[in-house]
Amino acid sequence: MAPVEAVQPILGMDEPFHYRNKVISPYAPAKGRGKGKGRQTPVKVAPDGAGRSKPVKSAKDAAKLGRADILTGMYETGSHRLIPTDTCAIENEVAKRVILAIRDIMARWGMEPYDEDAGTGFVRHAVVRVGHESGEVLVTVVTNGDEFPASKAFCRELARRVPAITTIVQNVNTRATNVILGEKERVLYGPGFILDTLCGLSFRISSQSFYQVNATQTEVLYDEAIRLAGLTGAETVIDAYCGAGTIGLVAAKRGAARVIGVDSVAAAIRDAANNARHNGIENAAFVAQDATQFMKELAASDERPEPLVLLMDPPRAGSTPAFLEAAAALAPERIVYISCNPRTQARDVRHLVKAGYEVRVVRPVDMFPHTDHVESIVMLEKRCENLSTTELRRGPRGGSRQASSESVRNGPVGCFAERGLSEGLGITPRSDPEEPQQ
Ligand SMILES: C[S@@+](CC[C@H](N)C(=O)[O-])C[C@H]1O[C@@H](n2cnc3c(N)ncnc32)[C@H](O)[C@@H]1O
Repeated sequence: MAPVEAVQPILGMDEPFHYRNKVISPYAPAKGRGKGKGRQTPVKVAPDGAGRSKPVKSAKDAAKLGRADILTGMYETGSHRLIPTDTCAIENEVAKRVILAIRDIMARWGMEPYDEDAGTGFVRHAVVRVGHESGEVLVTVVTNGDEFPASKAFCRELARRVPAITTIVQNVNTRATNVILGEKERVLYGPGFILDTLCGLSFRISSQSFYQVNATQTEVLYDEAIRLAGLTGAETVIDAYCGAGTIGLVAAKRGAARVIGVDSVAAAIRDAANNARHNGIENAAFVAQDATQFMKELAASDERPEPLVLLMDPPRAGSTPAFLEAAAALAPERIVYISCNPRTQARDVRHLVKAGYEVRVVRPVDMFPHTDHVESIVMLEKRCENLSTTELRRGPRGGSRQASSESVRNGPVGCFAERGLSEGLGITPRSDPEEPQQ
């Protein structure tokens, strides 16, 4: 599928330790707790009972919950066996201090850890994010219940122990699930987000928005991806699966005429729009929508930004056939596909090759040293000797594009225009000399 000379050497990390700026740690009762001398049966905490949830017990009861009664660390691969770890070679050390400080406060104040078998206890997880350059720390405490008694005192004590903490968020998750975060959140302390600097731009990171876990290597990744995008100042860049808009905004600063980012998480898109604003970037816009839907609507509209580059960075599961078909129909000059899962990336790239693209570069980046994970960038270009641009735009089946029902209803208005983005982004409706004008 890819010529062997396309595969470039991996870009490694100079100091591959303590790079993980996001640390997630569960809290669980130690096995055997509740049996034997000095051990108390965990106090049942109602998951969401208004007024019934009592995570902070009396001073007398608190003395009964020791540090050793609360486990925190990481799960053994493929299991729910919690391995207590007080140090880790790849996790950020300040984040680890926060995780352990929470365990200490829980023990002192009698805050019960969540028991996933019984569905009891209050504190389920802590998710800690540390700004690589700023050093600001965002802590999300995931609780099995809405009411957080003495939350102000808890925040004061945690921030006293780790002064780099600038914001603390409570996330409520009362479901019996492996999914860490629930939907409901409230800011307990600070502004609810931290700021960090990446590639010379400042980014706002909130509890739910995606941010790469290794900032040093993210700069290496973005530099390489944008170099491969070959931006000349004329291109419109679609940043699909854009998260908080990071790579798209760097591209907007480094040679893209305009950028449009799309992500399905509304909070990430809010962050992306704020990030554009406070970096003074005016040639970028962001849309909260399913990326496949967005691409389908754009491909079905009469607007094709030209020249076009597609940056895509989907989650581990990869993209969808419908997204890839729409991408091929739009016929970007180049596709730069970033992925943390080479298996799904290879599957999707095969799809694009069948649709008329050629793999030019495969560049692995060591984003996760000391693990068996790798990030990789694949750059593809249109294979023009076999298919004309028009054929490529129509996709591999050569049929004319189907207009979306929305476009049909609204007349020949592309989805940039439907969102009021055409003007802001300077996109004009396509006039394709090889297709009859309406
Ligand atoms: C690997 S992250 C990439 C984020 C960003 N490019 C970056 O470098 O920080 C994948 C992103 O895809 C988003 N996502 C997942 N499924 C999606 C979908 N169906 N449509 C749009 N975005 C999606 C997630 O919210 C997440 O922000």
